[in-house]
Amino acid sequence: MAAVVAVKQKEKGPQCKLSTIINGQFMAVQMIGKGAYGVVYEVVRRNSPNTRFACKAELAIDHNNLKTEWDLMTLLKDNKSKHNIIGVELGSERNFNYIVMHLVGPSLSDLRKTVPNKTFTLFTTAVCAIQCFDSLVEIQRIGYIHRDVKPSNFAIGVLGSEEEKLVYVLDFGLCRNMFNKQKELRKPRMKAPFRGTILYCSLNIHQRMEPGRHDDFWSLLYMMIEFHLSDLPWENMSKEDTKKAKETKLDGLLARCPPEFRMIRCYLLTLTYSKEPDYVKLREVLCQIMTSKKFTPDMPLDWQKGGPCEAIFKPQAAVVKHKGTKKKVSLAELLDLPKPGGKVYTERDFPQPGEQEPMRDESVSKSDDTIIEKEGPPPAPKPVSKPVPPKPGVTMSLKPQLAQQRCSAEHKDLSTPPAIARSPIGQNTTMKPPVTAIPRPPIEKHSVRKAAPVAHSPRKSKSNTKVPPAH
Ligand SMILES: Nc1ncnc2c1ncn2[C@@H]1O[C@H](COP(=O)(O)OP(=O)(O)OP(=O)(O)O)[C@@H](O)[C@H]1O
Repeated sequence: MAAVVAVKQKEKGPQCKLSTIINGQFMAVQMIGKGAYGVVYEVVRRNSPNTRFACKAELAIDHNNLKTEWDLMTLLKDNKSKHNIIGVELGSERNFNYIVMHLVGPSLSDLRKTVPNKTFTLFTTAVCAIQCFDSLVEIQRIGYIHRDVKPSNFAIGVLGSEEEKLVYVLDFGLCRNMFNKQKELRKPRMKAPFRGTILYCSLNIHQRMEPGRHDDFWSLLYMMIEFHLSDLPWENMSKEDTKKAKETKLDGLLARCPPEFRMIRCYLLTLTYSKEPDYVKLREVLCQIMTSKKFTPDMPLDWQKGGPCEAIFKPQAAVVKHKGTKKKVSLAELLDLPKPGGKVYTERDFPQPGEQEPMRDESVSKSDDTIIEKEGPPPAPKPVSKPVPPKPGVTMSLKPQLAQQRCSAEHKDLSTPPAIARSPIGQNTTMKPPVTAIPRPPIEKHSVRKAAPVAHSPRKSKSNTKVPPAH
């Protein structure tokens, strides 16, 4: 096995020495990013080095979370999803599990932070919102909720390619199946462990209510506000302060947004865990942002040629050959806007906050633990090849020690009742299960899954603290 490339991570923190051949076939050429639990590399196939893919790798000591991701990617593909990244290979190598998948472009988070004032035009905001919504509906239609909806979990296709208009959804690490084997909606737990990213999670999640389909859309609404107005005011606040700010500042924020944003908020307030969202209605309101302003799908997005930020973004398609859609991507088809003359919603069509209290779901499950255990991490990892310590010079930069911490934290989570994960993190970190004993970076900007957060920090300081999947 040849050690090939050595790319060093520029920033301080977790060492990310990279020089690896994956399954004898793929060669890592550079690190794209680092999440709370894994690393994503750009890789090439050795026998056709001109075509690039992405490879997401996680330590195999933990349960094989990537298998869950893979299964969802496959399911979505079988269901003809338009916004799903195509998986190429799931495997295990040395001490890590990996997925090789089609390479996409920058995330919506990276894009927004790059444009002036860190805001998208309303046209780009609306186009992204509709596509993000559609991608979440695709996931919900196959029975799952995403639970970690945030701009860094959506990406466009490679810049300069046909897919630069297409939004992909990433990272199914926190997805949860909403239905049992009898295809019935699972009973909500009385108190659900915190899972998600503080900056974008709904108030229901702050209150430890069972995450439902509507919670994915609350996060989408926060994303839209951020796209339109720039950073959310609760960025970098503590979890408690974030909750308060979401309660007190939302009215003020929405007052500066188009009326459709407020209609979505009012509609979401009427939903509960067990109530299926009216997807058609929600989509119509989103599309109305476009139609009311006479936006048309032939307009350029902020990063496209002819768009307001054209000069900032370098097309990559010519230099990075990647596997992707061969055919033309039509924004008109993707958006499928309602024909003129259809229903026009006004704010009066929706009960105002306070006018209608959401119904509480009554039939909660009496036991938190039952569901957590059932849903807990899949059985012990079954790496294709037995994990062995990485050889010098052939290293994926995931630290076994960290993974052990994460592993023990997961077990702890399963054996103890859900507790509040007290972390010194800001809001951008995805929250995982309770992790009291595990050292964390002061401001973790990743999603949190079930396991303890690993001690590495993101490639760039992200404001999206994830909490590990509490399932
Ligand atoms: N197929 C892909 N092609 C190109 N870039 C990708 C691909 N998949 C993921 N990425 C990028 O890799 C980075 C890390 O992704 P990952 O989902 O592991 O972590 P994250 O979402 O950033 O953090 P967290 O784990 O906390 O949610 C992100 O910037 C994402 O845009």
